[in-house]
Amino acid sequence: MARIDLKGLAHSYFPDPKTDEDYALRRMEHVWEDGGAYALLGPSGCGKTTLLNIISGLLTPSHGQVLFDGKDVTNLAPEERNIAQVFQFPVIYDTMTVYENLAFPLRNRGVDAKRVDARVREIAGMLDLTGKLKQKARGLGADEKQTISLGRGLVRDDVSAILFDEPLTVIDPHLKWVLRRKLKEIHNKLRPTMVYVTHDQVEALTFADKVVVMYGGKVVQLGTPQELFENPAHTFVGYFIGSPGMNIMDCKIDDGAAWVDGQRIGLSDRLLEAVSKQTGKIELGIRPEFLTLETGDAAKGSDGVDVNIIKVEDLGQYKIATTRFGASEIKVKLGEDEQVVGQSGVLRFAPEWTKLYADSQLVA
Ligand SMILES: Nc1ncnc2c1ncn2[C@@H]1O[C@H](COP(=O)(O)OP(=O)(O)OP(=O)(O)O)[C@@H](O)[C@H]1O
Repeated sequence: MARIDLKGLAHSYFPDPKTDEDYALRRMEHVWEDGGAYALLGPSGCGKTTLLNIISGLLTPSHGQVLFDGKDVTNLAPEERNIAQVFQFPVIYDTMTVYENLAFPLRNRGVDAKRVDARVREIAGMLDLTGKLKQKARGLGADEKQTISLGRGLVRDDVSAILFDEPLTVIDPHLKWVLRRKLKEIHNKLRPTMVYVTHDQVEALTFADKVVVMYGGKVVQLGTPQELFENPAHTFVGYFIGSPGMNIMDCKIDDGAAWVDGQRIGLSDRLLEAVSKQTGKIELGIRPEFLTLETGDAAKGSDGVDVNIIKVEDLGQYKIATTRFGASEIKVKLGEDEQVVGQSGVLRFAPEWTKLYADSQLVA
């Protein structure tokens, strides 16, 4: 498997791009480690497929290079890049058995029969296909066919990388959950370099060691699921990752604190110092998990932000309270046993988890 270097990569579908907006992929510089599991995550149109197609060789970038283990592959066709690909819809041979389908990528490269057999059985075992090896693919359902496609993508152990383009789209929700876990297990066991495109954060966060969050043709953050949760580098990451996402509000910095709709929110000295050097639009962000809502007697004399409580949703293992002050609507995650009394309360912001953003970028 290979390390992937993306050097000064950018792509425009226009012949003569002039502004940043003309680029589907804005200039990027990344090193993706050998054996890593990377998810490309972002909303429709953010450039995920464009980037994947450049890595696979379906598309030649307008600028920059793609290197596999230091070798420039930018101008090589997909079949010259030694990669495996799994697409949204099954790519299998209906007239072949499941075994023959799984064996195909190996036989095609002249791998000896003993090795083919061992590898097909190993992958079939991992994907729960062992009992179906002798069946013709024709009679199988869409889920099973796509599982075979995954198997065909995983069966070779000599590829530089395995590229997945939304591979679980056609799979039913329960099996999707199972296959996500299986892919993760397979990755832990075999350590191939995997690149996985998805617009589903749950899929990205379960599958990947590193998530590449894309927005408007740019990689706005590349980090572990924990880094994306704890320290979103961009307001989009805060908002897009998490359920519900980060609360983000316009704020002003004055008198040693942040002010949102006339209410004071304390900040650490480190953050105050860092924000004093910023000139852009300042926003304050905090995840619902890092807010405390006090109501009833507990709220009396409490030092925090006064809020109205709009609603409380009980989601089984936790509750989500929607609160409001001024123009800001703020969500708070509460424990399943936490009681909310009345329709007003006091919100406390944990200073260590209160973030500031200048023109959408994390400050400090
Ligand atoms: N062949 C093309 N010609 C012109 N513009 C294109 C082409 N393919 C994609 N684009 C544009 O490039 C941008 C990025 O598209 P891309 O398909 O890479 O995004 P995506 O994140 O994969 O979206 P989706 O999840 O909907 O597939 C979009 O604005 C899209 O309209």
